[in-house]
Amino acid sequence: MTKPLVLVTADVKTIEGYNWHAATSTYLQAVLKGSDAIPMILPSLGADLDLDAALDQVDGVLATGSRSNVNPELYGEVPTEENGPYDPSRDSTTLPLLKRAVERGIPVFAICRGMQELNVALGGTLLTEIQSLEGRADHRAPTSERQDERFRIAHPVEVAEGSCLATVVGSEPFEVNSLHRQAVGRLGNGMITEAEAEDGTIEAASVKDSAGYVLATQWHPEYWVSTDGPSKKLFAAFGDAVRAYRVKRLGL
Ligand SMILES: N[C@@H](CCC(=O)NCCCC(=O)O)C(=O)O
Repeated sequence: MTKPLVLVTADVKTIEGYNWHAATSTYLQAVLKGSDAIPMILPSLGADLDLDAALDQVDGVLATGSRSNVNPELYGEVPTEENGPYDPSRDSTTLPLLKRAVERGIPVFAICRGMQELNVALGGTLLTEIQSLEGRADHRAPTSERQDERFRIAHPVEVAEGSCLATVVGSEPFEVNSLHRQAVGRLGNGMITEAEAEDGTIEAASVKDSAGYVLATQWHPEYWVSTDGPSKKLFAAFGDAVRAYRVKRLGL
């Protein structure tokens, strides 16, 4: 069977005076090597994109992390300078993309910003600057020039009993990395908690009774996919889901 195709979301960045639609190599390598699928960056062209036409031709969607934040206006709050930076082109592409993929039963794996986008796309809200909230830990990346240090393992997560996540990685607590200032506030329609940090931060979610595979993590399994057990299992499970979807999509 030919390899499944997975859309990977893109940030819009201005480099040397041009707008680039970009995804970091860690996500692309994780799809390629961790899921044994072919990653294809979907440019964040917003309403100009026929999302259904794109989704007709692929077997899964990976929504990546990003330092930018989902615009608070999209969940009824007010954007502020300090809560930026924002990426409106990405918001206008990824939110409808994720909602449509879930509706169509196309496998979705949403990571960090991707999890936040999925939650907002399904009508949920986000907490912002959680490190300043009473009772919340600091979930931001360690300050370092070295990526391995920024993505180092940071804290344990508790896996929800009987969750999709538990079927993938088991139900014992395990350690994850942490590079975020925001978190899920009110869960979107059908969203259910799959794992939590000790301070109550929702660390993984899925969509109840979804037509297809949907798993979202606040941490970054792509970064240590070649060495970390739970990360390997998460991308392997996504690979199984996109292969099964391809068989169905192509009537193989
Ligand atoms: N901006 C949001 C989402 C966090 C996220 O996706 N982090 C990945 C950033 C990778 C890096 O810092 O290099 C938030 O802060 O919650």
